[in-house]
Amino acid sequence: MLGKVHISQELSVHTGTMHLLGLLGLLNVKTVLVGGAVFLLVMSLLQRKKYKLPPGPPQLPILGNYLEFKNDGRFYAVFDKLGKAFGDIFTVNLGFGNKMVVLKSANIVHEAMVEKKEIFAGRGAMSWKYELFSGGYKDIVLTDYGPVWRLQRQMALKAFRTYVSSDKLETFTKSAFDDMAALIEKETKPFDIDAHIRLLVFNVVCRMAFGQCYKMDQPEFIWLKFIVDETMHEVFGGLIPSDVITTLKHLPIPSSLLAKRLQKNLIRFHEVQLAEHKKTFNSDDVRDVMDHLLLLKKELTNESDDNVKESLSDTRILYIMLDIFFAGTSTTSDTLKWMILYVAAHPKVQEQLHKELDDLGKDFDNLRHCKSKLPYCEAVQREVLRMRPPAPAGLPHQTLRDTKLGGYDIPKGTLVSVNIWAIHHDPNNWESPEVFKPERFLDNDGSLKEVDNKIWLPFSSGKRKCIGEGIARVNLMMISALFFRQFKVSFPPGQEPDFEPAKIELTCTPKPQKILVQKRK
Ligand code: HEM
Repeated sequence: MLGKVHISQELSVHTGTMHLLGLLGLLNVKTVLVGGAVFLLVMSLLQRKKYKLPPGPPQLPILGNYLEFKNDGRFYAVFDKLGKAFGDIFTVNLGFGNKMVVLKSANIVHEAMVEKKEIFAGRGAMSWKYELFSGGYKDIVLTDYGPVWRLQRQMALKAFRTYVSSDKLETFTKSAFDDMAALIEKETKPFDIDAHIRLLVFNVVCRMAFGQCYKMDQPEFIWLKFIVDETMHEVFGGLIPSDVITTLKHLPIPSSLLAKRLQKNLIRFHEVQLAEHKKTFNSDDVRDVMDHLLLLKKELTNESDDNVKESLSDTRILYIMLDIFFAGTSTTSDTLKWMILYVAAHPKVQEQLHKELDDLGKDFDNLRHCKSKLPYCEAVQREVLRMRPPAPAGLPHQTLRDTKLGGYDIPKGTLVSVNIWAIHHDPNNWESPEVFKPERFLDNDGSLKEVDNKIWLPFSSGKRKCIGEGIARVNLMMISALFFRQFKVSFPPGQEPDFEPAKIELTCTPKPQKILVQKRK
């Protein structure tokens, strides 16, 4: 009995202590949260006093505008919604004090990215998942402005240019296209063309990057497609908790664990490619971009400058490959899928495309050099990139010093996002911007107008402009010419096209939908 009392007394003392500790724990969390909120508020008021910052929509305490981003992962769409009441420039709060200045007019973007390009060229620390997938900012896309980024960018551009100017790109694109066309010909009913287009683009881009080429049912291709899909939807589909509170990355939260697992898989895959390339490297037979980078690295072995050495370290080469893999495949395949959907919904555009391609005759043998003979194809490509830019909110830049923009102060270290979508859909820039009209890029005699890069900027502008533009444009031109010469596309009777992009954070991807593809006579 006594023993029982003793135990129950001990238990109650123990439970009391637990409660006290629990309460203290709660108090601590509360104190930290309230303290944090007060700190952020005071800092924000002090900053507002010191600077004349761009205005912005109302925000919740601590959460800022986070819930808007949680409801719709698409940055460009949330920017559009939140920025309606403000002018060309406004501030949003992604949550927990993570602020971003959004630019949404052609003039203000030109002022920032072109006239003040040196100031707006930074990238800075973005949210946790970007840090994770760039190996702690070791790639080109996310590395901050500086000598290593500049050298890394120059090396990659050199490798891209050498590859594009060889005959390899056209030969491989045609062979990859033939494989895909053979699969399409087997489809007798309406189907979703996503897997076919992605196989084709993977084969063109992965062959260029590290010499790999796949079959549709090959386990490695199915695995890669799965990993990319998971990464795009589950990690880059919208803000995850560790993006907002970075310390959460250390906790076993499912979204953070998944992101780490996917990143590990992708790095392992690229490490295997790099090891194979090093084993079989021959400087007299440079096979792909990875070989080009290894050759440049070899030429620089005696270089004493540490920045030069770092720009082509094995880790940096790996992450350049990951850049090509991510930045190069989904952007190109999304553009092709939108093109097929828009052309299927506009029979007159399709007729005109077919006519131009039929008239090309023997020049098809030298497709890479045919751009000037295919003005209508080029106009269709430009209009698709205008209507559905693959990176509609670009990638956030960071200011490298205090500056002014549109009459407001922009302190050093501010994250700045360009809403490319808003500029491409602004009635001040485009007549009937919601209408798909390739002719807007043509003169009355059918020749191409000079493009106005202030209002057409799918590849962004300034110092961080896309380095894959040249490759992407040649690939898009060759693939679309091969596709529409051979096929006619339409929607099944009674099915409406869906042009609303899927809810993914930084890309503009069509939702799955079936189309009918028929071989032309
Ligand atoms: C239709 C295709 C593509 C579009 C629309 C596109 C668009 C973009 C955009 C908007 C940016 C952000 C620029 C900025 O920060 O202001 C970017 C950056 C970048 N893109 Fe692309 N891209 C495409 C294809 C490619 C391809 C094929 C590659 C590589 C083979 C590539 C590699 C890169 C890289 C490395 C960057 C980072 C540049 C830097 O930060 O210095 N892109 N792209």
